[in-house]
Amino acid sequence: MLPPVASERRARVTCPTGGDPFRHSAHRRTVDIGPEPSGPESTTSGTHTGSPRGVVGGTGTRGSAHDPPLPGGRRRRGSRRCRPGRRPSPCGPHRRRRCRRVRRLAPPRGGPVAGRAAAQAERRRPRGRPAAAHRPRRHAAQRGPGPRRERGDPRRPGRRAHVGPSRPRRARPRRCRGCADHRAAPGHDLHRHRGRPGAAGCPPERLRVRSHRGHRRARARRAARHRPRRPRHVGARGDAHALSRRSRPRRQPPGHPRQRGHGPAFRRWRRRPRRHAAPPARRRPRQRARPRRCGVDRADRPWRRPDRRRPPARHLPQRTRHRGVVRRDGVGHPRPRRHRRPAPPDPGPQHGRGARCLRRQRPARPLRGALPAHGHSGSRPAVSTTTLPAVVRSRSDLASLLTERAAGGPLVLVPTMGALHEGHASLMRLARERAGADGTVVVSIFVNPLQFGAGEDLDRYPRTFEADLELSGAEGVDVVFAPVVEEMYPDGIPHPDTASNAVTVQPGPIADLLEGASRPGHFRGVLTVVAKLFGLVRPDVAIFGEKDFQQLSLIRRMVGDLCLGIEVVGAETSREPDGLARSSRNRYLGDEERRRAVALSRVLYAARAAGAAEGLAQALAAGRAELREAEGVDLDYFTILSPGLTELPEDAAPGTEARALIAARVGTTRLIDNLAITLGGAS
Ligand SMILES: Nc1ncnc2c1ncn2[C@@H]1O[C@H](COP(=O)(O)OP(=O)(O)OP(=O)(O)O)[C@@H](O)[C@H]1O
Ligand SMILES: CC(C)(CO)[C@@H](O)C(=O)[O-]
Ligand code: BAL
Repeated sequence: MLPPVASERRARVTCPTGGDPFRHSAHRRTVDIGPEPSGPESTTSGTHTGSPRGVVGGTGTRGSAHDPPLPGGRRRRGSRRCRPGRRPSPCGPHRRRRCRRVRRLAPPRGGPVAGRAAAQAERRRPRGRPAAAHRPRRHAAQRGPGPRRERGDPRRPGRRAHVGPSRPRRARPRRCRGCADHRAAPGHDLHRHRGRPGAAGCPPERLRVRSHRGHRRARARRAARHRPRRPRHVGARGDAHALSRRSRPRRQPPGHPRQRGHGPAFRRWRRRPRRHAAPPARRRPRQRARPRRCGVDRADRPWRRPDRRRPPARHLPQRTRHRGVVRRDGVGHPRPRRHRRPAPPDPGPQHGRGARCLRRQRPARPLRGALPAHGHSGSRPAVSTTTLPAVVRSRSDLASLLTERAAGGPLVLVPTMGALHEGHASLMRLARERAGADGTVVVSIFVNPLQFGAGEDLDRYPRTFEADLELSGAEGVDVVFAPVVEEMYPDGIPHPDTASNAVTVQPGPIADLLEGASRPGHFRGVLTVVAKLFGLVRPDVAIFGEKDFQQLSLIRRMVGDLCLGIEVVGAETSREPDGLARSSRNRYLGDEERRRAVALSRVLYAARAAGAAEGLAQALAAGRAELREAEGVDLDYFTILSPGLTELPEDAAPGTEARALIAARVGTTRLIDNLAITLGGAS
């Protein structure tokens, strides 16, 4: 009888034939060797060559290389298996496993199974088969499906309990023709394919989901089919369990729709249909929110997690990793093969070599809010094709895209805050012109929080990204760089009132005038973000509108004073037919406000006319007169300065260049405008 096991210990047992134990995995076995021997033969290396309790090496019925040869030079059965230097068996690991020469049965644990479980087990037990309590226990080290009762019975000392099977060796299971992978899939598949005829040990191609341990297991499964089914909650050793769907392995056997009572264990708690909660306003206390819809498990999709967290990025299809990035065909991040669309028809010559490689084509949707084309019924949008620019969301993607761009022509940047309109389109056209056929036009769309003061319209600033893309594409833009705030301010937005070590651009005193007087800190925000954009895009040319004249002046100053080596181009203000300067904020205006807003441009044009005829003083007077006529316009400033935004002498000479600037609130909308004046008068 085996002594009681106080603690278990695992050790590596060398092949008793003396072969190199690491040469062949079959020679390296981990077996339980029972309690730590206290005597001097105890080994800390875990290598047993003797025969301590429960471990016997090399003296089994199978013989070994050390056994004397049989008559006729024959060896005992099994001795060839561990011969050092022998080539690995072609049949794979299930054959090598037969080299296990050192075995020990687990000591019997406790008494017979008691109570209800025992009664159930007894009822389920097929006739003719000994009850579990009366069968010898299988040991973990005794892998393989063969019936173990012949292997040794501790209660029958006549049997050799500690050695390998004494039964005659069975005929080897028939090998699959074809490759070694054509074997029965383990675990979960067993339930699904129970009762289905299949080639012995060689299930159909679609069932090959994981490698497995070989034919012996397949044989065991076939045997298991004829056993009465065990309730799932009674976990019996040797019975197949559902594959875990939690962590590894993450590969899902294909085609396993969940059936009631057959789903993996972790989902059972969710069997009751979930009630969808009402909208938040009508939700009762403690009623849960409507569950977020998840995709279903499919072989080609990432697995849903039980807690509905987003699957890790490495399990997502590549296309969803960088959200929002429209990748170019070919270079950089090619679309995974199964998601590739057929190549669009060659758009023909566009705006040059660089443009063609950076842009994609797709049918255009009508612009948001755009009126239907003249004569169009409006029921069906006219189908047009617009070449969309590449959209880049991250600094790194921008860097790689621009590195790959066709060298040659200049790189021209148009910084914007989006909600693009015809004023921006005029800038893009100019940019395309400056870039030429070989150059690249980049439009940035970023609503920069740093240039908005407290209480300003940062949150309600119009955002119309889809329409912006269409417009950019129509104007021949190659790349739209539309970063998120974290991409531009990874350490947080460095507002003056927040503690931050970030370096920002401090504009000179001109930033305290006009717009700066009404919006303290505004130009620090503008110059900081423009400097960042310059650093990221590294343009040769940057185009800004004259509509934001003070901004244009300060950017010119920054580029000059900080030697940034970028050509800053000012584009003339684009206006509505009635003279109102186009602006993203015009969208805020109601009809009446829109009508009143024209007053700003009227003041400027009146000043220009008077200044050109009579000089500075008359220009100012004419403008003020016009303002008095205007209704519902809350003036912020109206002034005439030099183009450098310095004061002009009252008796400025005829021919002096000047700038009339105005800012006013119409309703809640703050609008700005300006106009160039060449002073005239008596000389
Ligand atoms: N009507 C216009 N004509 C020419 N350039 C313009 C016009 N409107 C804006 N721009 C220029 O486009 C660039 C981006 O401006 P932005 O995105 O702020 O648009 P916006 O119309 O000026 O918006 P906002 O209403 O905030 O002033 C700036 O250089 C700006 O001067
Ligand atoms: C230059 C700018 C893009 C910086 O955010 C913005 O001030 C604008 O659109 O004028
Ligand atoms: N185009 C001006 C940007 C602003 O008003 O913030």
